[in-house]
Amino acid sequence: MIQRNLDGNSIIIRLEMKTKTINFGEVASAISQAGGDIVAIDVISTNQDITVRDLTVAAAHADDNKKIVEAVRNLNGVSIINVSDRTFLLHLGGKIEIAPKTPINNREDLSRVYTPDVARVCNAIAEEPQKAYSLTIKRNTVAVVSDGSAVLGLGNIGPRAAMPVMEGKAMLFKQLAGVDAFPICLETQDTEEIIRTIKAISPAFGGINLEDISSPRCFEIERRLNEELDIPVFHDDQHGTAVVLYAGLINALKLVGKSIENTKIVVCGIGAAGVACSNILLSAGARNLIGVDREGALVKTETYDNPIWQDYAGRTNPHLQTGSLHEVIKDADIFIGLSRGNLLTREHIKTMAKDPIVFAMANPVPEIMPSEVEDIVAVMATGRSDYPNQINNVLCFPGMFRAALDCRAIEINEAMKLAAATAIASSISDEERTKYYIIPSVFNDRVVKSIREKVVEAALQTGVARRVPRKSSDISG
Ligand SMILES: NC(=O)C1=CN([C@@H]2O[C@H](COP(=O)(O)OP(=O)(O)OC[C@H]3O[C@@H](n4cnc5c(N)ncnc54)[C@H](O)[C@@H]3O)[C@@H](O)[C@H]2O)C=CC1
Ligand SMILES: CC(=O)C(=O)O
Ligand SMILES: [Mg+2]
Repeated sequence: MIQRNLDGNSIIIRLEMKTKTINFGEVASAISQAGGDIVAIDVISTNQDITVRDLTVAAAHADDNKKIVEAVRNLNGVSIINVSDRTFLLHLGGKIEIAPKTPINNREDLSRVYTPDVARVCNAIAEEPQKAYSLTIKRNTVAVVSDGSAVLGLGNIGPRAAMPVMEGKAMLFKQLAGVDAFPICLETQDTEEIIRTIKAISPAFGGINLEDISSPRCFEIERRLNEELDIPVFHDDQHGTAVVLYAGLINALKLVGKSIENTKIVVCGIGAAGVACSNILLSAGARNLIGVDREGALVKTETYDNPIWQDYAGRTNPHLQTGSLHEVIKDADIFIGLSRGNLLTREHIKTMAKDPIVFAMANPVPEIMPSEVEDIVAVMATGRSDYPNQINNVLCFPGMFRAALDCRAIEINEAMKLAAATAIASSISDEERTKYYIIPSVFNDRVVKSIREKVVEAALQTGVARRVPRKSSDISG
């Protein structure tokens, strides 16, 4: 099943047609032959000889856009005035803004929000620093911090190029959970400098969401910040992904009637997400889990420069399997991809055990596209929003931080992560569960509420909450 990605791969072509030379049917057929679907037509102006139209055209793949434009350009009697990419249009000037909660209409307002009256509020916080939670944005604000070193699966593209992703995360925090999130991309990839900088900016924030920081530095950065700050620090690519992956797997295993203890699991890409996903599966009972990175399966008989891999190899791969991904995937019940796109073919999936579960989660291009294998897998999931079963940390981080902020948790611990996974998995009922529906949609409004409720409960039970929040229906912070 190929899906048209109306948001990701659509363009608007403004064209001028000489109506005596060409008719619209010819234009439509050229677009269709080049791989495009016309999803909207707007007539901009028209007279007896010439008509100007905006055609919104969706393609299955972004690469087709060029072909479509060329096909239209080659038509006799058509000239292209402009081509706009809807995704770029949406990013013009950035995707978020800061807006005041109250207007400043007169001098009295001015002296309250600003000097001189604001000084009384400042002094109150100076006397009692915890008042920052009630008198500033701290209680509802999270910093989304990246150094641009592992942005999606695009690699080390730097802090400026990372900003669109962080702005997107900030939008999702606000829309889904009412959390104010601020994107911060740092011009440094030095572990100590990142730690120092985040600590220095932390007074304004109620939590820190680390994003797209490559491994192994991300482990040390998160560990140290958790030790040294009294607000929750959560590396989304590790724990957000692990929570959602586990939720999806709970439901996928129910569908195929297998138990996690008795399955062979291959995790490809032992970086930030791969390590955390493996950890959550091991704590859920997985016994035969094999990690694979660029040089093949990680095995404890080898010596690795990366201490994280050494530790990982010591805890996994009990049958000491060696070899490439293509070798170890044989007979696997579950494949979990957190590496990069296009590493597998249909032939590799055919070597897996009966009813294979394939979670190809590299972004933006998965390890294998669903369209290549959906007829031979029991369950297929990707990190993308244009296919069914989107396993993406966006299902976790809004609700997780909503909960952590509301109960003023000092950290986000394992119990809170497991609670979030269970909340996500159980938002799909037994009757609703199918191979195309193992994980709820981001737009399912029960998800954030349910995560919030279960995670607050877990935080209170494990003693990391500093406050009992109001009811779950109140997500105002
Ligand atoms: N769906 C989701 O929610 C999420 C998806 N991801 C995706 O997972 C991937 C990894 O992300 P991170 O763990 O943050 O990055 P990372 O840089 O920490 O880890 C990537 C790992 O993949 C390995 N790798 C690269 N090419 C490989 C190959 N050909 N064979 C085997 N291993 C290979 C690297 O050596 C590295 O260990 C990215 O594509 C990212 O977009 C990450 C987080 C969330
Ligand atoms: C989804 C996400 O956080 C990533 O691909 O990095
Ligand atoms: Mg990420």
